[in-house]
Amino acid sequence: MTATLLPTSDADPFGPEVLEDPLPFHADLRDAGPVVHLSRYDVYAMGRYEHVHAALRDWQGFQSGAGVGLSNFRTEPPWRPPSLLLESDPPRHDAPRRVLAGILAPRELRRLRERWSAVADELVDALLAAGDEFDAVPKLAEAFPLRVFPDAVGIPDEGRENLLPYGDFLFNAFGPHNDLVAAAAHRAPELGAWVNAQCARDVLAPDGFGARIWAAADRGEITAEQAPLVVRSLLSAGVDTTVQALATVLHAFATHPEHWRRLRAEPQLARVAFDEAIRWGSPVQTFFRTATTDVRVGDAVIPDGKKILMFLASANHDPRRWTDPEAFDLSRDPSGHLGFGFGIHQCVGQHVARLEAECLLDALARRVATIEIAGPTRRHHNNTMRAWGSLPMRVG
Ligand code: HEM
Ligand SMILES: O=C(O)c1ccc(-c2ccccn2)cc1
Repeated sequence: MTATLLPTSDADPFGPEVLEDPLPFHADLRDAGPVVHLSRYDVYAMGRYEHVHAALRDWQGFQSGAGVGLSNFRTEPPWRPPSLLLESDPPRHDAPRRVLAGILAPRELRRLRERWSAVADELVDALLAAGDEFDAVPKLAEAFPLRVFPDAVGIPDEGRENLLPYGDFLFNAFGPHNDLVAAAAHRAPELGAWVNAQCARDVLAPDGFGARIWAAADRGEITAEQAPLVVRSLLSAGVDTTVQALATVLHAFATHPEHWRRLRAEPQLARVAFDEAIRWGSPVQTFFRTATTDVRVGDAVIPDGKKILMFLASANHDPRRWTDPEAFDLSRDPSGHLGFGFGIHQCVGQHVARLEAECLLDALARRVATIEIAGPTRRHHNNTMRAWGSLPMRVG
């Protein structure tokens, strides 16, 4: 059988044009076929739901252990010790995952709901007391996670301003070494050192997620050497992601007033609204896998060792899977979206993110009848995240 020529493109998915507005690139990618070779980086891109979903399920064929960024750990030293969850394959992945899944399970989070709701109420009350116009990115999307999550992990107060820059650098570092990475590379060693220092047993508060990870090590579920790296996973993955997911859902409601009215009438819709916003906006746009053999996708073959770039955001807008994918629609059932990934690495912190969203949306919906965009919005470019830099908002 003649090998069909793989569609190829010299587009730059990490360049400013695509980072500013990825939707046209995603449409072209889906239309070109199941797999497109991106010649600029010699990687293989997938944009259709069927193939991204299948690759995420096939952790043997598409491994995480060589890194989930462009850099291939088989040939290049990682910039930080690899994550025992994100950048590990079974069996190494299994115990750390089991420990974190137990600590972050919905039933374990119930004890946090009352406190997080109270913090959300207090934050929104103080914000509204100061006026009816504000930038929702610093004042809500960043402020709320930074008020509740570091305390939930149990890290000291000192230095928490390092969390967002660390996450921004980490998510940029999954992409190519472009201007976004170069601009912050000088801070990486200091940010990495600070984050590592927060994972030591003796700095962590006795009742937080961090202490529970160390307690799992005491029980022999993971080793004492692994414990700090598992704590690091929370600090790496648990802040920027929720900040940008909250910004995304606030932007969604501010641009769909009919949905805000519906949420106020039916507060239980907050949960599905958050997942629909994650499908619609996909704060985490992409990440990679590495082929462990010559792997066949459609009638293409991806050679062993090559990187596969998975466009979650494109799969979440694939018309082969979703009706009217570009609509933010509260009546849609968003389950099955790939915004939290899929398979053995699917986001272990998704329930934490959902609880944060419920608390914040509930506090806001009970207090304001309308929210709308009150000025020019600005994107914050990142190689992995679709992020808002500024969302001027007016409430009524
Ligand atoms: C809305 C916010 C969030 C989004 C959109 C998100 C997205 C994702 C995605 C797409 C993955 C899969 C990565 C892969 O397959 O390679 C993932 C994995 C992960 N997430 Fe989240 N995440 C969010 C919040 C969180 C939070 C709050 C935490 C911690 C409390 C967290 C911790 C993790 C960890 C540890 C992994 C690795 C899981 C594994 O490899 O087994 N995430 N996340
Ligand atoms: O275990 C860690 O350190 C870690 C876990 C997850 C992520 C991540 C990567 C891509 C998309 C969403 N989350 C980053 C870091």
